[in-house]
Amino acid sequence: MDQSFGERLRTRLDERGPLCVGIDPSPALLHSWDLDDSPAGLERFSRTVVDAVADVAAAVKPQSAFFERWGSRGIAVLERAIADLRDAGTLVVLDVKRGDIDSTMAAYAEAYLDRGSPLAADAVTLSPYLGFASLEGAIASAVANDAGVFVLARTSNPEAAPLQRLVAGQVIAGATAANAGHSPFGPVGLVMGATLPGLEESLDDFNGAILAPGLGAQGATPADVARLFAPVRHAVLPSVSRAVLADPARIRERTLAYRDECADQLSATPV
Ligand SMILES: O=c1ccn([C@@H]2O[C@H](COP(=O)(O)O)[C@@H](O)[C@H]2O)c(=O)[nH]1
Repeated sequence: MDQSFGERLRTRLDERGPLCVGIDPSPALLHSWDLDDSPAGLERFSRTVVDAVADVAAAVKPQSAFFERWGSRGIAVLERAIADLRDAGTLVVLDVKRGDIDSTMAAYAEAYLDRGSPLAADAVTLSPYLGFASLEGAIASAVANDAGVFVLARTSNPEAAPLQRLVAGQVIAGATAANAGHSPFGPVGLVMGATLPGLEESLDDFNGAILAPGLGAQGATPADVARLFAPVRHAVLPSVSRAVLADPARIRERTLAYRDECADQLSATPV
């Protein structure tokens, strides 16, 4: 039987340590790498990141928006990056933040979770703002395809707080219920920013993974990750993009430094 997403993630975290590296080929980064803002530039950028981190990061998170900018040619580059990462055994968390009514969610699930799709990832990010129940079909599809989802709960951008604190409890309760009976992690993870000043919601009963973006360019440090997530240290997957992508010659070195610093801080911080 194939391993579930939770089993694969547990294995990668144990083997490689707690870090997800983003692939964010923004116009600014392409420019700073002396690459054209073009599909060929995207291709070179993606390949450079994949080659640098595929064997050392637990997961890689392509940001779909930067590929979608280039229409079908950008999506073709994204498809290749996903295939190369999955061939290398690196988990792919595709950051697409999709959320819609159930019939439309079924189409998104087919695109990103169905194992036969060219864009199939190990996990995708989903938005719960049409109601947690609107994600049920996508969660079922994730389970059927041994994939996972990360649902936005408390995102890293500070302006989200007034809205998200109203509903994060419902999101966490929905994710906790969907994960019941699954081990080591259920198929439903949460997105919780590493930039949060503190955890306002309890994660005590939650048996899923926590994707924590915000390291580096958004100001969070490995020590912040440890301070926030010490009670769920076994489950946290900190994510960093611009801070490791700034210099193409140093991506691997910076990835290893962030990964090892997150591991050290998480193991040293008392609950
Ligand atoms: O709460 C969230 C959810 C997703 N993101 C995405 O992560 C990266 C962050 O990039 P950095 O360069 O490390 O700041 C980016 O793709 C965001 O769309 C997030 O930042 N916060």
